[in-house]
Amino acid sequence: MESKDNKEFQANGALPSRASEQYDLVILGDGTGATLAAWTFASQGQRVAVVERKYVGGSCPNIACLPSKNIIHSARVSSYFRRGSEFGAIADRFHVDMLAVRTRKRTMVSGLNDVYLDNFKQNGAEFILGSGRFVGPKTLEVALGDGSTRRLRGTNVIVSTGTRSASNAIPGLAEAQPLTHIEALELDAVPGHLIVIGGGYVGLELSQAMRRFGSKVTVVDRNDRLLHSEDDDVTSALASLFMHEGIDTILNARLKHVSGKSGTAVTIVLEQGGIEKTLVGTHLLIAAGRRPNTENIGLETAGVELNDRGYIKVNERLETTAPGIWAIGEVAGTPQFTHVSVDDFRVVRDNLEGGNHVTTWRIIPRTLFTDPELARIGLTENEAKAQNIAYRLFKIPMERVLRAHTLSETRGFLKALVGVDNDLILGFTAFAVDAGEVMASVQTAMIAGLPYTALRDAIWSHPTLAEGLSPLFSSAPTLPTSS
Ligand SMILES: Cc1cc2nc3c(=O)[nH]c(=O)nc-3n(C[C@H](O)[C@H](O)[C@H](O)COP(=O)(O)OP(=O)(O)OC[C@H]3O[C@@H](n4cnc5c(N)ncnc54)[C@H](O)[C@@H]3O)c2cc1C
Ligand SMILES: NC(=O)c1ccc[n+]([C@@H]2O[C@H](COP(=O)([O-])OP(=O)(O)OC[C@H]3O[C@@H](n4cnc5c(N)ncnc54)[C@H](O)[C@@H]3O)[C@@H](O)[C@H]2O)c1
Repeated sequence: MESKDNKEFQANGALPSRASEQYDLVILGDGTGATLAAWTFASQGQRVAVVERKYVGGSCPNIACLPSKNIIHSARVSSYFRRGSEFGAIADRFHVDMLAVRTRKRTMVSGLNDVYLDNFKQNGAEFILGSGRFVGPKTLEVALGDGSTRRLRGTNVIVSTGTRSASNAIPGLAEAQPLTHIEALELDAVPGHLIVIGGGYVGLELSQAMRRFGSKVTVVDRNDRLLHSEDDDVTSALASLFMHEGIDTILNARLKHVSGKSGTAVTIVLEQGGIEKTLVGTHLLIAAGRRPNTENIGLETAGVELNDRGYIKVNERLETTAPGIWAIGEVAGTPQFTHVSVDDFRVVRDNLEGGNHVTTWRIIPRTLFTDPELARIGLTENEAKAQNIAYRLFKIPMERVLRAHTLSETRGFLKALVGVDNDLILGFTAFAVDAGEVMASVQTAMIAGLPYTALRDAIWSHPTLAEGLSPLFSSAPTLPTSS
């Protein structure tokens, strides 16, 4: 259904100045939670428009989670090929074809795009491909590809413009045209030597994948450990994994300058422990964190304030400082995971429907898709100690899990923090093959408020990885002291 204003626009080619098309809900940026909001409210008969400059469905299905996990899976297959003789499957002339790797990924992405566009059509939400910015309270101007503009006003507006790869102010870095995850997921050849700046989620997942395709890889991080905020046993396990895979890591590094161009030859000069080092590679990937997409979109014109980190200031109901304007996902400072953007949608949906849903006290699981994976939910030991929370620690090596033996992947461990005054599970971490799937069982128990003994005494299907929860919770707990 089109408004009178919209018809006017189509007939004249341009809107009369200040005329706005009126919607119940206008969304700027098609992030995951925002997409769900569009489909949900449109399917209820509301007039909804989504303004998105490039990616139907936002980053996750196009340039982030799903394409990266697709490529990571191809890398896992490569790793199995390399280990073929161990499994009795000999591939004499094995080689990696990055064009085929990329084609598989692109096919998945374009298939998902079709599904998303079809959902827009089915639900009646309007998907507008263009760049949006606020020109007044609850009013956006959209620059369309053909050079024309539209002006949209929403009774409610949701901002979900996400974040982008942060670029550090290191001399020569911009000129070196480093890859971000976007270009790294589009490579058509295996890099000779990939230097990765940043040992966080993006850096670790892509480093291992590229190494498994056959690239030499060096990860450089400014901290003293990879994924530095995790517990010591986790960071040690990651360090061993990377060493075993043949990935070099340079920690405590201070980047001084970069020269050359990623894709041909690139040189990095860094300082480590007072000693200057030079690193030469063929490609450079920057994976040094994220920056919010809050600049140049007229937020100030709409009365939407930012916090001191440049993210949109929201309350626990995800309301911004401007009445009727909400924010969802990473741009709102939400933990940077798709499933949390999804939960932001639930919060805003319920509040728009008159409820009072807040973001506080969410238990957020996370999975790092290295192989083995790192999955965790609830408290880490570091967090429990910092908060002076006493706990019983249950921990077993993956050698205790029979399924791991059948897979020839016994690296890692399972560990759980359980209260001392009750049997509730406070936190769970698995560094294990397919750890994310095992975590889901523990998460369910935590949501249900089940005692750990329920997992200990469950009859698990044999041999599954979840079966490992029985030996985990049957092991003798230790009582680490809080610091
Ligand atoms: C490489 C990588 C891998 C990841 N893997 C995982 C994973 O496995 N699991 C997980 O849970 N999370 C993962 N994440 C994080 C996850 O991608 C995000 O948390 C998730 O996509 C949620 O983002 P969002 O909803 O905040 O917004 P996004 O999905 O980033 O959407 C924001 C959208 O706004 C658009 N936009 C911005 N400005 C404008 C404008 N002015 N006009 C119009 N449109 C605009 C952008 O084009 C973009 O499409 C990964 C991230 C990266 C970088
Ligand atoms: N599997 C997943 O769920 C998944 C995968 C990828 C990304 N993500 C999300 O996206 C977020 C962003 O990922 P990311 O890896 O870009 O950021 P990150 O914050 O996870 O890691 C960035 C790393 O770069 C390092 N760094 C920053 N500047 C540096 C410098 N100048 N020199 C050396 N090292 C430097 C930091 O110390 C840090 O270790 C993650 O935190 C996560 O929430 C999730």
